[in-house]
Amino acid sequence: MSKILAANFKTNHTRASTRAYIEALDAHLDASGYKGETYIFPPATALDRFETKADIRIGAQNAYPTVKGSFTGEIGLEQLGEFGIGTILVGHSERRHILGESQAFIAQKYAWFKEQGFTIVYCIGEPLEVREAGDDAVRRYLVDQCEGIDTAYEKLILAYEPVWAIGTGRTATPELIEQTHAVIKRLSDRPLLYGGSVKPQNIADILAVPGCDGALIGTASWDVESMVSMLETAMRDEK
Ligand SMILES: O=C[C@H](O)COP(=O)(O)O
Repeated sequence: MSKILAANFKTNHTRASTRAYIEALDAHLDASGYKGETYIFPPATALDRFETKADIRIGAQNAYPTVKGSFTGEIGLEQLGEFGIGTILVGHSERRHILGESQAFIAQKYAWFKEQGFTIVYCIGEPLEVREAGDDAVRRYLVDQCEGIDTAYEKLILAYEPVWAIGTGRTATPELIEQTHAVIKRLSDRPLLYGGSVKPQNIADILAVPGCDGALIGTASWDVESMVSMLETAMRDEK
């Protein structure tokens, strides 16, 4: 099965640079005949309709569970609908730990976007102190992060992102990814991505981990050449 690669731009790229990125990526993927699913999550200000030849899907990094209303600073279904956006990231660790989203709110958001038929990339992952507390603590933490989440939803893609590996350059070892993915696979049979300092130098090893269906990439995805290189690795290793 083709791997799923997803690029999370976080608070990077403008409307103009996002368009240039997607055009360059599309040209590469189209020329190489790449058939895998590729997701791009630009910042909200760069959401748009992009006509692409390759299978590039645009998603929102975040939105409020509403059609529209009084939620200052947020966007809702009306704003996403303008650009035909039907994919959203929910539960990213930066929204949990920096923006303070609770599991109850995340579950509410998940249920609402599920109701709208969105593809949901749902992120879970433990902070360092939980990892250091041992395997049982990690398992309990991940189970708690699935509380209130329909893990059988057919348009769910899970992403395991250990917080200590995000943006730190410290990647989980293939053994640890395999072991943790096995725990998560017992909670859901949906595709499961790994995220946390994935880059061109390590993506082959990560995609080769049993139970790893792809990668959610932050930092190393922001440069289109780097993203193309990771997609080429995914494609080469499928053959
Ligand atoms: O959504 C992506 C993850 O937070 C990983 O970010 P990173 O590749 O910069 O570690």
